[in-house]
Amino acid sequence: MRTSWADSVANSGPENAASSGSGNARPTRATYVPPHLRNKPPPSSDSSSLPPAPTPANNDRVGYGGAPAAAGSRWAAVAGGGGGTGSGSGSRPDFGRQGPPGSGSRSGGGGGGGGGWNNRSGGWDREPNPFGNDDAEAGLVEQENTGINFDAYEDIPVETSGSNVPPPVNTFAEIDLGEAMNQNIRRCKYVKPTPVQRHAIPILLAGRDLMACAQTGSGKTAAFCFPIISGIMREQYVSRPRGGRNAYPLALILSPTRELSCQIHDEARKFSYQTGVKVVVAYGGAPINQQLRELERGVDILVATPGRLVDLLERARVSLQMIRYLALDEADRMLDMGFEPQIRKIVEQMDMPPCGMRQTMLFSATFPKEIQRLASDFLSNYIFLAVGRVGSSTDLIVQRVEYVHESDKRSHLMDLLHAQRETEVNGKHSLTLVFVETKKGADSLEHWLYVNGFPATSIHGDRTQQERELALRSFKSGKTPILVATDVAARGLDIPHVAHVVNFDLPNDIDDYVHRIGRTGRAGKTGLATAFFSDNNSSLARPLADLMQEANQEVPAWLSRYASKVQYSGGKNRRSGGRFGGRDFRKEGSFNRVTDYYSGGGNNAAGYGVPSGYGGGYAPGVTSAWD
Ligand SMILES: Nc1ncnc2c1ncn2[C@@H]1O[C@H](COP(=O)(O)OP(=O)(O)OP(=O)(O)O)[C@@H](O)[C@H]1O
Repeated sequence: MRTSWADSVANSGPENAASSGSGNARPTRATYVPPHLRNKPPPSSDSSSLPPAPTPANNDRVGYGGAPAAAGSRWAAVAGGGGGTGSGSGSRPDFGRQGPPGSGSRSGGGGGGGGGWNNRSGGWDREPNPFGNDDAEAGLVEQENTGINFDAYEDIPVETSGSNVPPPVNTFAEIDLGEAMNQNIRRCKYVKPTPVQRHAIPILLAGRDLMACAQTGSGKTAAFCFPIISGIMREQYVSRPRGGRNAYPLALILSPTRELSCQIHDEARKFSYQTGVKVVVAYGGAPINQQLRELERGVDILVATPGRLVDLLERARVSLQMIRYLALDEADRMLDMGFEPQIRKIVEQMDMPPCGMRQTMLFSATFPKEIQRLASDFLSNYIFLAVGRVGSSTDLIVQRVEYVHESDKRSHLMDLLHAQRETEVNGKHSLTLVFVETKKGADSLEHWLYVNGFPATSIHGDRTQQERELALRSFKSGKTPILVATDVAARGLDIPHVAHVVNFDLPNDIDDYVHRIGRTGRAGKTGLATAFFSDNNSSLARPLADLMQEANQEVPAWLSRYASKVQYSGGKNRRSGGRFGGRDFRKEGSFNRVTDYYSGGGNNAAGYGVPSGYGGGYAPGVTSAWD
């Protein structure tokens, strides 16, 4: 069972979804559309109202020039073209590569088949159904409603800065993404856009560059995927260079881990199902030949980890010269010391169009100021968007911190796991993710849990990719409901039913803590995060206490005392936001925020109820851990 934000929306049946501009009726099945005509408006439509392809400076086109109705009908025809084939996924051959274990929905990535690499779509009629189920195709699957409180997100404060910020939308209907995508949104059971989607999608559809900072689990993936897919669909048939073995993607999505790249690929394939937009993933640790074959079959959106992409670029098997959209997920991680050289190489030293000539979007839940500064090299006249993780939404993750001596951590963990077992209903295991600092530590804790009768597995960078995927699959399925992990699993992974995140070893960086605990409490669900604090973590005391306080969590008195004793020594725990994961570094000194409360739909200068702004109220001369 997978739940989503949509679950919480009262009466979230198809009739509500119909408000997204499509009506209840399924699109009529249209005839086969040859590749060269795909994504072109049907001859009958008025091409003069076709929106232009996104251009960086074109920001007056929110909701596609305010002509959603016309555009909607235009794209319905395109959607219909694909609609004729979707329900047959079960019997359709899978033309894709043999996916690695557990990549069920990925293994059909080559479904487009044929048509060469300059062909955008390559045969919708053979595209495997990424929803993996024919009922989903018909929109008939009843999703379990777990009573998620979607409305808890209504009053999340939002800060935007930059010039001419396009206004947010409240519904998917206001942003015409085309009928094929609307149908996929319904298949995903997304009824309303999440806060970050409400703001980011119109900004991106207007062709603007964006640096977006929004809480973990709040739907950032769709926020950048929807505009990219829609943009590619809306462009006239783009002719790409012919000959050679190079693939010429139009969009590049980079992410820091293999698992996250696979996840984004899976999501993007759902969002682009039957749109004719082809998504391919390339990541290290998996045979490159399969990925090369995939690329040869054609690619519009390439999702990749930086290392493997550099390899492909150096082999001259991928050219970035046609890139129109560049997205960095977990952008702060992508631009920190570990990845920055590779990212600079990819973005600045190969053949990618320079900033201003492409649309660049950076997303993360955290955005330290120094990383923002670096990131601004890649952006042109960008908008900064911060979606707060305050009030009710942060309450979704209950944070606990316990003082535990290093030598007592294991028995403490065992107590927690025993207690958790007792609360489980009908023998159903909820999932527990245990973060440790080192790979060795992960191996040894997994082994110890195993010999003590706890079904555990582990994931870390020394494991082969096959082992990593196996571990993740075993965890997701509940076969081993305890996953011991290093930070390789800290970012981006969207695993349903993670009820508890245990920071067995706390990270050194408070931002890493934010991402780790964000593996629970996602998409409107509640979660629990327990941290074992020891003397080794003294530098984290203050940022942790501040973070918990901001999130309305109970801060233990001992932690406050600890925090007040420890002189903050700078280092990594500087963050650019207090209540937000980030604040626009361009606004230093002049805090001129615009706050939007969704319920009102407009701007509201009431502020956040934060007495001292983002700095956390430190005494003069004391370096703030947050800014
Ligand atoms: N509009 C929506 N309605 C319902 N569910 C949604 C919506 N948008 C996204 N979701 C679901 O919310 C979950 C979290 O989304 P996603 O993984 O994109 O979060 P994220 O913001 O990228 O998190 P992280 O910062 O951890 O990477 C996913 O399961 C996704 O399917």
